[in-house]
Amino acid sequence: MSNIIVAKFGGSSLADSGQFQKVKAIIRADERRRFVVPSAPGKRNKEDEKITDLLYKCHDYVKNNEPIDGVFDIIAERYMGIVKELPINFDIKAHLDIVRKRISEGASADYTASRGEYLNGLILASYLGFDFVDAKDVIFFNEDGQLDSEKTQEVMSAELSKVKNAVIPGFYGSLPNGEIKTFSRGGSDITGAIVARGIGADLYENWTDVSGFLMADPRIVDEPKIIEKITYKELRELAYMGATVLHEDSVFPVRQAKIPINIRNTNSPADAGTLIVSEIEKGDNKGAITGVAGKKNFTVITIEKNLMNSEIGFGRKLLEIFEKYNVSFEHMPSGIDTLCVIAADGQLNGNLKCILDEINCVCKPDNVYVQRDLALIATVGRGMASVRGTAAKLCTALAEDDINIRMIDQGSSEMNIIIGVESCDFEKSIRAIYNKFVK
Ligand SMILES: Nc1ncnc2c1ncn2[C@@H]1O[C@H](COP(=O)(O)OP(=O)(O)O)[C@@H](O)[C@H]1O
Ligand SMILES: N[C@@H](CC(=O)OP(=O)(O)O)C(=O)O
Repeated sequence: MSNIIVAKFGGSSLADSGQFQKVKAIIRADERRRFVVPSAPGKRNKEDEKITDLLYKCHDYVKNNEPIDGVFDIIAERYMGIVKELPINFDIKAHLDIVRKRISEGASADYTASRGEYLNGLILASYLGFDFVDAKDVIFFNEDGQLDSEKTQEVMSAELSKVKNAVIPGFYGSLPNGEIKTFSRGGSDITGAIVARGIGADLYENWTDVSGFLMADPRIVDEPKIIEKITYKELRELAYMGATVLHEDSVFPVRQAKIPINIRNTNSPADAGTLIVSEIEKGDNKGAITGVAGKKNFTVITIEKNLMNSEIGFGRKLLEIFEKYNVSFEHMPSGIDTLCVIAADGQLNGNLKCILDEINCVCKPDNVYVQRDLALIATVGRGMASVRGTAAKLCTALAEDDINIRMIDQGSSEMNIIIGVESCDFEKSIRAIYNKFVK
């Protein structure tokens, strides 16, 4: 046992000086919390803007040859306000000036966005009296932008073992040429997991603004129940399908090392939160679901062709077209003479017309239809496996609320049933499933 806890604090936990004080009290309460990963300041209220969003805005302004001063002043005031209200003597203005200059001179989007975490990390390190370890020196990507896990593990482990306590800003690392590269949005969760693995922590705490992983999105279902324990596998399914409390990729580094993740609430630190582990002993949860999550904005491309089933290589030819346009597809339900490809609108990236033209030219189908505005919903639970009637219960829940199911897909693990519904039925469907299985 290393007796080390890595604590990641999300943007909501570090949105203002009052939140910084809560974070310090949490760190002080347990001396095993030696490594801290902060996000950039998040929203202080519903109408507020995240610093990361403001930084991306600055980058867009520079691209359009517009001055950034108006937006950057808001960013600078947020940081200066935090420093002013904390008992520290830290010259954040000097750092802000450097960042403002580099962004104005056309720094990359990744550099620009990463400064949210960088500046917050500097302030937090000063406030906690911890060393500051720049993520660019311990997290590495290779040339094609993938995380270089081996190098990261080697350097992170060596560097962190030299210090007693440290703050490592979340969300970014560096490319082989030294340039800054960020993870995708919400990626500070991944940094926390990488740091936990790097130092061989006993526990990765992920502090946010809810008292754990909830069985459904609290913005859709009123006061959903908290999941006390969940497996990495279930969590990944739910996180991937829109339960944004934890980035879906943050599971990999800790799962390998069997480091549990504990989701906790900075605003209610006495709550136990949710524990994410590799396996949970079989209990009496047969038929129960662990959670439900979903995402909107998918497109279905349906291809019809007589005798498609006997045309060897049809699927390959079709998928090569998606590969050519760099589209990662989500699902591919099929019938005898039909095949549907479901992809997120963001993946299609304005290439839909070219993809359709190529399908017509290469696959020579009888018909191709496009349906937009599909939402996908995942109902996940290790308790669902081998329990008869689960899919029927799910379909009944939706039928009772007059919701049409456009697609249904069950993974072979029987741990996850995905349904597709019209986007306008999205929230209603989540509530119907939650009410049927949980209430
Ligand atoms: N299943 C879920 N459980 C908990 N929170 C969820 C879930 N689905 C969506 N959320 C939302 O995720 C938010 C926390 O994630 P995020 O805003 O990224 O926090 P942070 O700023 O701490 O990283 C919650 O406030 C909640 O609105
Ligand atoms: N600040 C980044 C990274 C991040 O993880 O933030 P948060 O922990 O507040 O979700 C973002 O907004 O994407």
